[in-house]
Amino acid sequence: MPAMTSPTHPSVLTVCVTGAAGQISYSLLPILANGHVFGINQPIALRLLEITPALPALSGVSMELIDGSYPLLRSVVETDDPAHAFKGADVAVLVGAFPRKHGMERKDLLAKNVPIFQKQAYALNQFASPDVKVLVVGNPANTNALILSKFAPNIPPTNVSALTRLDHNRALAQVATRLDVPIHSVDGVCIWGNHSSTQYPDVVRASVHGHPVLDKLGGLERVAEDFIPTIQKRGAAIIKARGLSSAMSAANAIADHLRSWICGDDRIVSMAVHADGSYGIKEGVFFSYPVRCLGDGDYEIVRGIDLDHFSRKYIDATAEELYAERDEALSLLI
Ligand SMILES: NC(=O)c1ccc[n+]([C@@H]2O[C@H](COP(=O)([O-])OP(=O)(O)OC[C@H]3O[C@@H](n4cnc5c(N)ncnc54)[C@H](O)[C@@H]3O)[C@@H](O)[C@H]2O)c1
Ligand SMILES: O=C(O)C[C@H](O)C(=O)O
Repeated sequence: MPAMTSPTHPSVLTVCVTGAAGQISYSLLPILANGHVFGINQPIALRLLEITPALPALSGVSMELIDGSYPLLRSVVETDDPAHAFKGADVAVLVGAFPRKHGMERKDLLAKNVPIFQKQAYALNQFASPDVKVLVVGNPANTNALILSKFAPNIPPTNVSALTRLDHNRALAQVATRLDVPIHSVDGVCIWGNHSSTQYPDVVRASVHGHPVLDKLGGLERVAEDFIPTIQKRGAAIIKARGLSSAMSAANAIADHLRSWICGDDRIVSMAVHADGSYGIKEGVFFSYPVRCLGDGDYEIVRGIDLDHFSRKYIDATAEELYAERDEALSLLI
């Protein structure tokens, strides 16, 4: 990855976004172009991938990017060819996939979306920068990341992650709202497991200005009845209300995830990453953990959390769902 900290002449960072004419990308691309993710000294080159029928719409998005007159935006490539899109990519944001509709679970998208990630894996493996960082957003994001990683053996699994920062942000916002405190005062929240309705938004160690707040949230029983299902079902609630899945908040979460991952973060955040056996999760699935982002794309899973019985039950349930999704996804590809 090019050095991103030099204040003088950092090299251009090549960022590929798939599904670039879709609704998430429409909110995401300006945030990438204006320097709010990779820094206000970091020039970027955007490579935008779409399916062929969406190329006319993509050319409109590209015109708008040019008209935005972003000083850091050095070039925009539009293409329907993954090999061209991923050429030299330092960062790849894989948004392009079908969204779920009202009444569906995200795993109902496996049959449609998994083949997209298998195909893109081959192209990334061959054409991206050897140190490319890949963020999978398209659902079911954890299992798509697993497929991507499996079929892109040149990319270290630790360079692939899936988005659960949206759930993390939702959890922060719900704690802040319930306790009527500013978001930035809330800490110690994290998301375990799958970006699905089995995810475990953990507030056992939540704090406000360093003071534990589990009791103020009503204790474990109340959290189980109200807080946890609110976060687990938030995506579905937005689809029901909007008729479309979340886009503005998803784009914001992608920006947060990339900024933390690539540039580093003092706070503990949530990312779905390649499980290495931590907390008893079987190696290979992409599992959301509390992570520390160390800068330049390095992260570590937070170790040593003493999980109580309440948390363990949720974590085991979401892990079981991921093992089943993995098996289903792999069977679809045989
Ligand atoms: N992980 C998360 O937190 C999270 C949050 C929100 C949405 N999502 C998921 O992100 C995905 C995109 O959502 P959206 O609202 O932007 O959908 P959208 O339908 O508005 O846009 C998706 C775009 O992807 C394109 N696309 C489809 N197949 C492609 C391919 N093979 N290569 C390149 N582009 C392709 C489509 O043409 C479309 O323009 C969905 O799967 C959605 O469920 C994930
Ligand atoms: O819920 C969805 O299908 C979209 C997205 O994953 C979300 O959490 O909003």
